[in-house]
Amino acid sequence: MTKDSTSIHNSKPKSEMDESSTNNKDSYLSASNSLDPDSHQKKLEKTHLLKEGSSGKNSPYSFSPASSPHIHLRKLPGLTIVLKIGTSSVCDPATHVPLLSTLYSTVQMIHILRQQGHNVVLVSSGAVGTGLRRLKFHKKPTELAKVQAVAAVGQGRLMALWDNMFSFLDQPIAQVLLSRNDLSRPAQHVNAYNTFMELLSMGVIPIVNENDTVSLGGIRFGDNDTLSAITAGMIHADYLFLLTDVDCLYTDNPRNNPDAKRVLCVEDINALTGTVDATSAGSSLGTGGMATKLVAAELAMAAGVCTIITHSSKPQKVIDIISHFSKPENKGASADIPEEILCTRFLPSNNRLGDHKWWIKHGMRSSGTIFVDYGALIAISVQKKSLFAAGIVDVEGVFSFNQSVTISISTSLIPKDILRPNPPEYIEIGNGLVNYSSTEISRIKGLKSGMFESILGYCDSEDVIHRGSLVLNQIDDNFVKPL
Ligand SMILES: Nc1ncnc2c1ncn2[C@@H]1O[C@H](COP(=O)(O)OP(=O)(O)O)[C@@H](O)[C@H]1O
Ligand SMILES: N[C@@H](CCC(=O)OP(=O)(O)O)C(=O)O
Repeated sequence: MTKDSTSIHNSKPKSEMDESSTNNKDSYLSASNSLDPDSHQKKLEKTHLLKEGSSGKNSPYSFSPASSPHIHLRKLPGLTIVLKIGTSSVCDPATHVPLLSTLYSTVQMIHILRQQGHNVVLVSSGAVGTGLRRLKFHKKPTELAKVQAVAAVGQGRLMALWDNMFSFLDQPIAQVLLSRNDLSRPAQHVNAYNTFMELLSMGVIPIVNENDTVSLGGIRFGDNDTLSAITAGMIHADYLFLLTDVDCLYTDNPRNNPDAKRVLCVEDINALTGTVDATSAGSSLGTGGMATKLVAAELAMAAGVCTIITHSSKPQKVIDIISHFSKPENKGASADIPEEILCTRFLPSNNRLGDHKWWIKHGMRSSGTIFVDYGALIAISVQKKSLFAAGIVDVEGVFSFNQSVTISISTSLIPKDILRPNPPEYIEIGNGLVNYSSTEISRIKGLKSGMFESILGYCDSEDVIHRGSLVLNQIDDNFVKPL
């Protein structure tokens, strides 16, 4: 290990990770995303379909509604590697000229990975930068529609550039434009998964970017770091590489702080709080900076993906990093890193969230909030129970059953002796897939399930969120003493 490095570990597992088992029967991929908040009939039909279809024990993708495309979990030979290359590595931030030597070296490196039998997905930013150059704009516009228009101009040229370079090596590529909104819908997610698997098994390199034209302020990925992590989780990648214009995560922005130290290994993202400052912005064109790379790493770690931050200018390092860290003796947190392959490695979680819970937490958008009382907080987080209507005090937002919601508690409902001084007004406890719509929950909140029949005319589930569809956060120790 080099002297100026820090290794950050925290062996304490997150509370949400305790619940790692996946309920294979109710895979997120089986869920349909009804937009009708009260379609009870659809719910009954779906319940029937789910019962009929639940079969395979090992596959989380074992069934889906008859109307949805069918999915089979596929294991491809070789490692599956997602490489994300940021704007600052695709074009010069000032002139927007493509950084050809970096791009050609990336193509060469991907070709070698393919020859080694691995499957590679490339997530490439740079549509905006490429469009700016084409339109002879000196600066990125501030208005969203203008940025989207510039990206539309640049995306075609960006793909043409990649295609040209890969064609020298006879390597076919495919353009895949994604948006979070698409991927949070199970049927579209199934299609995306199947398309990726087909492309990879044909030996094609999918080149992914955000579908900028349709992305909306509130629901867009916001940056390709997150998109690459969601893609890596979805296709069960072994590695996610975030290739950028710094060699590592540092304790502070190395451009502003020459004393910043490298962080070489991270086992728990929460352990970075107070040690790493990632808040300062990245390049003028890049959108995320280091902060979104940390969000992406957390998401990928929870899905069991080893995430690496490294410099894009020497892409051949990727090959050496993979061969070094794929050796069993180098997988652990204490493994030395040779100077030539310095990078930051985020270890995959030992208690990775199953697909179903990972998707509820990271793939789906939260459609509303359920506010609970203290008894419910203890029941779900300490006693590991499902969430029942009796502990629900309020509902916010409009959502149907089977959608993901946030679970929150007002700190006014938490006993004073447990609260730390100056807590926030609300604390987010976790997320879950609801068995009832927002309208139904507002009618049954505070009640025992025995009363559902008389109020709603039916009682499909005794719980509002089943334990298997509940993903809990680690409650911040700064707000509440350990429960
Ligand atoms: N703690 C940190 N460690 C490393 N880089 C940081 C940190 N905080 C901020 N940064 C900045 O993040 C930049 C990388 O983000 P960004 O420009 O968005 O890259 P990309 O375009 O590759 O996504 C670095 O160039 C650096 O200036
Ligand atoms: N879709 C945008 C992506 C922007 C983006 O996420 O940029 P970055 O933070 O540099 O990865 C583009 O291609 O310009």
